[in-house]
Amino acid sequence: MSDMANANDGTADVAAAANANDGRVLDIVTLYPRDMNIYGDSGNVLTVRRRAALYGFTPVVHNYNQGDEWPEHVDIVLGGGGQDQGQGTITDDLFARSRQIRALADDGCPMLLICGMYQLFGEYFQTVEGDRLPGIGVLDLVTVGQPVRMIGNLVDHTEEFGDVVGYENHSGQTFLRDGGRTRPWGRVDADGTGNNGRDHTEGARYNAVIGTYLHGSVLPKNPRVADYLIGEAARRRYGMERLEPTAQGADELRRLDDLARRAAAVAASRPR
Ligand SMILES: NC(=O)CC[C@H](N)C(=O)O
Repeated sequence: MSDMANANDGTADVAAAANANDGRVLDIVTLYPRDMNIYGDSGNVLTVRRRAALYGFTPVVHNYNQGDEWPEHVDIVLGGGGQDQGQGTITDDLFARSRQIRALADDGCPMLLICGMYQLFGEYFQTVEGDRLPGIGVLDLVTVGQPVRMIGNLVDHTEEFGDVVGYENHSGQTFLRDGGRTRPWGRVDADGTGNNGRDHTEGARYNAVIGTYLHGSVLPKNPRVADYLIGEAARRRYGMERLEPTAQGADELRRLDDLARRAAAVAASRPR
């Protein structure tokens, strides 16, 4: 029974990690999990935590909700999607944290923001009812709700990671500002809508920040994106140039990568 528990929660890997990597801590902040976590986005947190342990780190997850204390160290920021209402609930607190978050983004802290949180990392999200929720301006983009929701599995062709597979479900159309420091993360084919259903872009990139509409959850199906976040965190905090699995971690990573490949292939074969 304890073996089972260990296999599931990563504890065994943390213990093994002590040999390979001194169990160096990675502090992972998950933004507003109470109000911003739909379509399985919490799977991103589990994936980063698990893979960080398999690479020999001691991952510490900080669930940050409104009014909580901001953690002393921040190595990775993860944020999920939410209903318009959930987004409305957290905007004041997010705004109060905006200077800290912008400073982290400028400093190269890796972040992954999905859908509703992606929108709020832009300049604003105007809901379909016309209410304008202010964003924190990490990304140079604006989002405007429209009556027809954009829903379905989606393949995002990115230059950095190849094809990234996920699931989109949003009313907001996102437009990147011309000439800003933010660039699209990838491109979608004609059968996927991505940022806005018009210009075939999907998501946004600035420094080590990735914003995307892909739920699913996206990281279990696309582990190289998880490894990118962990790798950037390890570089920024510890000056490490590359990730090295623990002795036990290597086999488990291979098994997880194989599962991910198969899950991504199934999702990609069922576009809408
Ligand atoms: N899935 C989401 O996070 C939805 C975000 C936002 N409420 C929209 O519909 O555009």
